[in-house]
Amino acid sequence: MALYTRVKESIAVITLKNPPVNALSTAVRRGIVESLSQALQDEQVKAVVFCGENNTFCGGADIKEFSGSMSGPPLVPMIHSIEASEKLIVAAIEGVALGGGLELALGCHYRVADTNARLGLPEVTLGLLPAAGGTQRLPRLIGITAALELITTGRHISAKEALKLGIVDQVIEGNAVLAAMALALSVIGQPLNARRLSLQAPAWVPDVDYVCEAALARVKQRSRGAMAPVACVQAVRAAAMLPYSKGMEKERQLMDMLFRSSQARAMQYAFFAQRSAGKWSLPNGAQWNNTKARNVERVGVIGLGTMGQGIAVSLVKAGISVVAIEVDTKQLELGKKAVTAMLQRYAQRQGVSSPLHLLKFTLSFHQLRDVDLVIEAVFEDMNLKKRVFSELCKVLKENTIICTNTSGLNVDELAAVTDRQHLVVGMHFFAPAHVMRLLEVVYGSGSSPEAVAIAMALGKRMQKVCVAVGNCSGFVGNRMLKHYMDQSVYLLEEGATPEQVDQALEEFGFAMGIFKVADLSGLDVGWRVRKASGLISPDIDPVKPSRWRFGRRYCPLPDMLCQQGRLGQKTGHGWYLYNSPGSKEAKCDPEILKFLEDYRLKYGIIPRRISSQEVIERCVFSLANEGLRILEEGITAGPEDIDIIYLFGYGWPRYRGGPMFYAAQVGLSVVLEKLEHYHHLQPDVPSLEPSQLLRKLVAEGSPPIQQWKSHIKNLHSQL
Ligand SMILES: CCCCCCC/C=C/C(=O)SCCNC(=O)CCNC(=O)[C@H](O)C(C)(C)COP(=O)(O)OP(=O)(O)OC[C@H]1O[C@@H](n2cnc3c(N)ncnc32)[C@H](O)[C@@H]1OP(=O)(O)O
Repeated sequence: MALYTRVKESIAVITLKNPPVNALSTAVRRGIVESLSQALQDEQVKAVVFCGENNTFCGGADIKEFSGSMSGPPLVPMIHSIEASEKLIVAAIEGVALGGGLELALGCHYRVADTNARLGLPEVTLGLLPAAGGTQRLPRLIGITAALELITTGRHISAKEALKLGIVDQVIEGNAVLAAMALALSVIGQPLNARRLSLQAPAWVPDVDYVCEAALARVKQRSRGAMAPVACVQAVRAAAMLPYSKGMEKERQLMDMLFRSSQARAMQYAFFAQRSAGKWSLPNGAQWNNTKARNVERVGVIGLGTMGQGIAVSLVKAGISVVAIEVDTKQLELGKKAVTAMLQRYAQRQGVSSPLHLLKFTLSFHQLRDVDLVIEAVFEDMNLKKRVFSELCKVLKENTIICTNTSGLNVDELAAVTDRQHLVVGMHFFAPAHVMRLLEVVYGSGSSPEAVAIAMALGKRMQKVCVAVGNCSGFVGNRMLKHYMDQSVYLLEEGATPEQVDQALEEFGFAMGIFKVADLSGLDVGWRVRKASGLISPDIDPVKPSRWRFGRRYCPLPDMLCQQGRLGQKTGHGWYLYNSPGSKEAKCDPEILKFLEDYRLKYGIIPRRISSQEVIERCVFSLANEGLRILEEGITAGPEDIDIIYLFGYGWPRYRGGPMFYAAQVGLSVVLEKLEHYHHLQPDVPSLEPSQLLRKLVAEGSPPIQQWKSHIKNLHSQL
C-alpha cells in the first residue's frame, strides 16, 4: 500500500509500504493512485514527495506478480499521471531505486538521493526491459550512450554516479525526505514542462546507428543468445529516433514479446532460486533461521597456490584479517607477491586505501593460534590434507573451525583425523577464487549446524553465492560435470570434433565449450584424479588403452593427450592449438583431427555425423539426470540449489535457468524418453540410465519444479 501524509501545509508525502523492498505490488500501485488523487484534490498541497518506508525507496515491480494474472492500476499510466501532475513532485531516494522504482522516480519532476542509495534498471537480468517508460525517459535524461550501458547491463550505480550522469538532482547525507521537501519548497511555482522527460525531444545523436550497432555487438558477445539485451538496444534506439509516444509503443511491443518468453521465466526463476539457496537447511532440521553463526574476524589460509591466493584476496577484500601459510620461503614469496599485486590492483581500481595491513605471511603453523577459522587450500591429495589437518589440531584454539577447499574429496574422512569433527566443513571455492561467485559449503555427517552457519555467513561476507551441499564424491557441481564430460569425449570417439561439440554448447548458451574449459583448467587436473581413483594403472596398454574400465565404457582420449604433453593452454596445445604456452586464443588443430581419425581406425569405430541436438541432449540430459540423483539422495535441499551452482560456477546460461529448470522446461517426459534412447544405445554407461526420481516425477504427471520437493522422500525442508 501507500501512506498519504500532510507534513507541512503545502507538502504531502506519499510513502510506499511493502516490506522488505517496497516493490510495486497491486496494492502499492492502488495506494499510489489513490494518494496522488488525494494530493491533487487538496488545494493547500502545492508539492508532493514520494518516498519508501524503512529508508528504502523501491525495489521495482513486484516480480512475484509476473507469474500470475496482473491486476490493478498499470505502471505506465500511473507514472504518466505523476509526470503530468500540475503539482510539483519530488522523489526522495533512500536505499534502492531499481527497475520500476527508478522509472517511477524518472516520472517525478526532481530526484534527491541519499549518499548510500543505489539506482539502476536491472530488468534485463530478469529477461525483461524497463517497460514503464525507462527506455524512453532515461535516454532523454542522460543520452543514449550512458542509457544503453545502464539498461543493457542492469548495473546498479551509486548515488554519486547517478548525480554525475544527471539522473538525480541532489545527493545528500542525512534525511533524503527532508532534503526533498526543502528542494520542493525552493522550486515551487517554477514551470514544470522542462522537468517532464516525456516532453523532451528524442535523444538523437548524429552517430545513433553506429552507437546502437556497437551496443548490439557488445550485448550479443556478452550474453550470447539472450533476447532481453537485444530488445533493450532496440527500445533505446527508438528513444533516439522517435517521438515519445511512438517510442513507448515500441517499448510495449518489445516487452510483450519478452514478458511471454521462456527466457524471462527462467531468469525470474533464477532470481528467486538465488535467494532460496541462501535459506539453507540440513537433513537434521537445522537451518538458516534457527542456527546462529558466531563472528569470524581472523582466518588462516593454508597453501598459497592459485586457489589459496584467490581465497586470501577475497577474505581481505571483505575486511577480514588473514594469516597465510606456505611450506617454504620460495612458495611463500611467490604467493605473497601474487596476493599483494592483486590487492594493490583492486585498491587502485576502487580508489580505496590498500588493505595489505590485514595480511600476515608466515611459514609457521603457530601463527594460527588466534584464528577463528582456517581454510586449507593445499594440493588435492587426501594424505597431504590429512597431515595438514592433524598438524592444525595441535595449534588451533579448541573452537576454531577447520575448512577444506577440496573440490571433491571425502570431508568425513578428513574430519576423522581431527579432534573436532563437528567443526569441520568443506568450503569449495571455484577458480579463480577472487572472481568466481560460487561457494559450495559442504557439510559432513558430523558437521555441526553452527559450523555450517559460520561458513555460509563467511562466504556471504566474501560476496559469494553460497550453497549448502551434502558430502559425496565431487559434491554437486563436479559430480554432475563428470557425466557431461564423459558424454563429450564419447562424442569425439563417435565422430565429432572438439570444435563441433564446443560450438553446439556455446550456441546453447554456455560461456565456453567443454573442451575450451578443459584446456583452460589444464588436462592434467583430471588425469591426476583418474590416476588416484585407479582408473589409470601401470598395466594398461599405452598404445591401445582399453575403452572399458571397471565394467563401464571409458574414453582414454584425455589420458592419451596428457601422455603426449598436451595439457591445454599452459603447454600451448591441448584439445586446441594456441599461439604459445599461456595464450588464450583457441584454434582448430589439424593434428588433433588426425589423432582422432587414427584413434577411430585403431578401434574400428566408423565415424558418423553428429548433430548439435545430439550433443546437447547427451551432454545436458546426462548432467540433469545426475542432478536428479543428487536430489533423490538429499544432497541438496532442492532443485534451486543445483541450478544456482550451475549458474554461478559453471557458466550455465542464466536465460535457461539451470539444468533442473531446463529439464522441467523441456519436459521431464521428453528427458526421460531421450535418456532411455541413449541408454539403450550405450548400455555400458550407467549414468545414462534414467534416475528413479525422473521416472517418479514423470509418473506423477511432471509437476512444476517448485513442487518437486514434495515428491522427494529424502528432502529436508527449507520452510
Ligand atoms: C507487463 C507488466 C509489467 C510492467 C513492468 C514494468 C517494468 C518494471 C519492471 C521491474 O521493475 S522488474 C523488477 C526490477 N527490480 C529488480 O530487479 C530488483 C530486484 N531486487 C534486488 O536486486 C534485491 O532484492 C535488492 C532490492 C537490491 C535488495 O537486496 P537484499 O540483498 O537486501 O535483499 P534480497 O534478499 O535480495 O531481497 C529481500 C526480499 O525481497 C524480495 N524482493 C526483492 N526485490 C523484489 C521485487 N522487485 N519483487 C518482489 N520481491 C522482491 C526478495 O525475493 C527477498 O524475498 P525473500 O527471499 O526474503 O522472501
